Amino acid sequence: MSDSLFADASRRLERALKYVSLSEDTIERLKYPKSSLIVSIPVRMDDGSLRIFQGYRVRYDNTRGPSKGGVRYHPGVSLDEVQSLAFWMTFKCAVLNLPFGGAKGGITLNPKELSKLELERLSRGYVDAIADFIGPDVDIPAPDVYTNPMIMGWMMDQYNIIKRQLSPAVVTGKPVTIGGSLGRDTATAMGAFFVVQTLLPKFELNPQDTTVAVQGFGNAGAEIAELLWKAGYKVVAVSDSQGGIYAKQGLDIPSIRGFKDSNKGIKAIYCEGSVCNIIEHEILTNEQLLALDVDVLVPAALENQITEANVNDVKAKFIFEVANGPIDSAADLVLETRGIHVIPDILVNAGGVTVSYFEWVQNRSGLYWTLDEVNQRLKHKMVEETEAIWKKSQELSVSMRTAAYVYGLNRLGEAMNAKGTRDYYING
Ligand SMILES: NC(=O)C1=CN([C@@H]2O[C@H](COP(=O)(O)OP(=O)(O)OC[C@H]3O[C@@H](n4cnc5c(N)ncnc54)[C@H](O)[C@@H]3O)[C@@H](O)[C@H]2O)C=CC1
Ligand SMILES: O=C(O)CCC(=O)C(=O)O
Repeated sequence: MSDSLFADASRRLERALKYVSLSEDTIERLKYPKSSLIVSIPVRMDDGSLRIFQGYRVRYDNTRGPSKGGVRYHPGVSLDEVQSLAFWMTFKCAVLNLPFGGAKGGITLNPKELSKLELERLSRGYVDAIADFIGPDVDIPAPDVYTNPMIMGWMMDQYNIIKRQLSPAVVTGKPVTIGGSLGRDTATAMGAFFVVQTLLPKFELNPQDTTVAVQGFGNAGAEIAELLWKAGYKVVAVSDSQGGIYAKQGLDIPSIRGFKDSNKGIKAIYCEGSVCNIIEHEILTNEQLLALDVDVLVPAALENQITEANVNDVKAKFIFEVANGPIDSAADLVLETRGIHVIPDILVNAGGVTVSYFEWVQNRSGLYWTLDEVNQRLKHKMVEETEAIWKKSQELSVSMRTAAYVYGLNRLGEAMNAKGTRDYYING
């Protein structure tokens, strides 16, 4: 892929446009982010030196409500990436019918190189820099790659210090003890699990006969691997940034998770109580994992993992995109021609933002829900929207991705129309 991630992401929109009747104005407005902020964040390091980090917050669209989206800490973060992620958030929130627009943030760094105190100073510095850009009715950050509830707690606290008021709803994905929602930590994977459970039976695939490979073993990847394992699917391969493991007979996901939590790496182990043994397995690269002959492939790491360069190696029958943007637009067309079913990110991973919405509602009402209530509501939303997009894809004879964009576009178009022409902007 030679052009920008955003140019590539926009192609998905172009493919869906011929199935909707939107005004030229609406289409034009959806091609550009509403606003983008680039900030420099000075951080006093533990050794006394000063380092400046580059951060971003892009608000793509807020027609349907305050903009919403996570914050990523990763060496690959750039304006192009954050803008693409904010674009996907816009469609994701519309697809799930959440009263939010789309945004995303990020800081370019390797968080593994910072101490906990340095990370806290960085996170508070980021909020200092973007405080006028966010707010419970304006734009609401949340976790994404290499950020977590602890970091969200610092961000909320810093915002409250700046504004001199308690505003828990300014950030979601916080620790439960300071207003986080039960179930937000597992929500992305749980949402994806409901999508899998809704769609696979339509192809007469049952868990016992279905093999799965999962790329990425973080918040989303490890949890979906475990949910699928618990439901009886045979999870034969998992990986993280260091590479992966494969065992034909299936992996014991809780044992592997337990090992990763204490040793920061993945090992093919099976534990019974405190006794753990290494099982027969192969070591895989991430490239090899993507090419495994499995029924279901779950990319749950980063963008552009399946491109023109490796798309012909993919042998899976179904790909559930838990990561944002793991397949580029050229590879998408090849997969479609080859009859491989791709279930898109803007539906599959929407469980995270859906429970973020529940957290925001709970913060604003002051009434907190049980885990069971959260998961029941999540299930209802995920199943309802999955069925609707499935129906749309059948009606139009298009891929699930195009159907999801059509669905989101119609909701965005309706909301833009309902707000009027806004010609006063054009006329000055
Ligand atoms: N956390 C959330 O609520 C949501 C996350 N997502 C998406 O899910 C994906 C994963 O996010 P999280 O699990 O939250 O992040 P995380 O930071 O918890 O985990 C990321 C995982 O990916 C692995 N990884 C990093 N680079 C890799 C590579 N090149 N190859 C294979 N594995 C690699 C890491 O080792 C780690 O296991 C991202 O695309 C994110 O945008 C989507 C919706 C919500
Ligand atoms: O929970 C949220 O608000 C956003 C999660 C997110 O960043 C995503 O869905 O990609």
